[in-house]
Amino acid sequence: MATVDEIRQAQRAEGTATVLAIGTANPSNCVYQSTYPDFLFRVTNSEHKTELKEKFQRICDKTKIKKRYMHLTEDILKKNPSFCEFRKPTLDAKLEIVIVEIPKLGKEAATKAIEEWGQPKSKITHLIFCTSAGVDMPGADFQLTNLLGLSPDVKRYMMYQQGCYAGAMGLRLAKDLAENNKDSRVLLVCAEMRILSFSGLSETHIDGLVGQALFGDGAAAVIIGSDLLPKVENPLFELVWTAQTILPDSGRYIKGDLREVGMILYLEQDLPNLVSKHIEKALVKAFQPLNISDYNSIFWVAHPGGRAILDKIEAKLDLKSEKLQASRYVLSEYGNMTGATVLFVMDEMRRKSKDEGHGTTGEGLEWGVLLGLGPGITIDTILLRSVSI
Ligand SMILES: CC(=O)CC(=O)SCCNC(=O)CCNC(=O)[C@H](O)C(C)(C)COP(=O)(O)OP(=O)(O)OC[C@H]1O[C@@H](n2cnc3c(N)ncnc32)[C@H](O)[C@@H]1OP(=O)(O)O
Repeated sequence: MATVDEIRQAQRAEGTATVLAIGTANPSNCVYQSTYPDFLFRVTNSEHKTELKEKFQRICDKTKIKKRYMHLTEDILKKNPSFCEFRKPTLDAKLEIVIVEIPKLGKEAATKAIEEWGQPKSKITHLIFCTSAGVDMPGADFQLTNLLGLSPDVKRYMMYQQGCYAGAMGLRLAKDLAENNKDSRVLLVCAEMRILSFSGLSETHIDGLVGQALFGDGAAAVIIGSDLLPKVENPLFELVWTAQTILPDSGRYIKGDLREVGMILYLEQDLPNLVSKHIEKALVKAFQPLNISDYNSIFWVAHPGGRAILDKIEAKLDLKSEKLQASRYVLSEYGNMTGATVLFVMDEMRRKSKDEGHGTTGEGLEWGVLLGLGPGITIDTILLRSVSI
């Protein structure tokens, strides 16, 4: 008769959780930052607020975002004029949109990831769905299972309202699942749309204006597993070690209140300084066991919360300008897509490494860090190991 320990051991995987495929998707409506102040102030009937518009223009210019993708088109705004007023009760109408659109955008990204993985979707054993756009029962995980035609027996985890650390948190959970469940294959999907926080403009809520300049829509999907099928499954990055921490006295720095008006976002101006002040502590925990203290010797997959956050991290750690290039590229091409963003950066890292002829998926380096950052302030750290290309 088998012992409890033997039964437990038989359920565990042997190897390290590994990223096997990544897919991304965005709505087709592309919005250029250079014309966004004109657009936003026109559709919200705010043209007369000239000082506010000038301030918004200054903020937009300083984001270093070139373009973003948004489900909300002028047509949709015309059908929902109250979205363009400041703090009107719009939650019901906004939820009606995201509850349908979020699983659909997630499906697009997941389909690409499954295609890259090249295995039948019946082999997906676990689904983690993260979004800060909406709440519903059954949730977006249930809708996506049906849309994708996954097995009804897939084990689902629905993570709502994690904000921007959702991508990193999802990878952390996927690692725990993949390493603790033999032969499991985990599909992680982060799909985000900034509809809940869209609002008319007011001088009384400038951090809301910062949000209007930063956020975009996008979805990313990642497949994670341990004990790869040799010559069938292709590794991209190993998820070696994970951690999460709450920065001291940080509760008010990134905050979202879900109310009848939608999601009211609060972003403290001093946020980039607080993050940079504590960043090294998170890195030391990850890299001390490897005797690595030169953070220019690793590759970086950092959530680009905003240009100033990247600048402050770069300055604090004395990083060479190319180190955060994948993060800056994603910020510039897509804006801040909340939890999905860091997964876009991981996708960009492996793509860029291949295109530039590096020997590994991490710009030719072996070790790297994936950094998530979100409400709390919460920081998620993942120690990544690249693979040979
Ligand atoms: C949602 C999640 O879970 C996780 C997230 O990622 S949350 C998003 C996190 N990101 C941020 O909070 C943005 C970080 N900030 C930045 O990247 C930059 O500050 C920025 C691009 C917004 C502006 O660039 P900057 O170099 O700081 O320019 P700066 O001239 O100081 O600011 C421009 C204007 O915005 C104002 N401003 C900047 N940040 C502000 C804030 N958080 N709240 C209110 N006003 C702000 C400044 O006062 C300034 O106003 P004036 O021009 O009238 O003086």
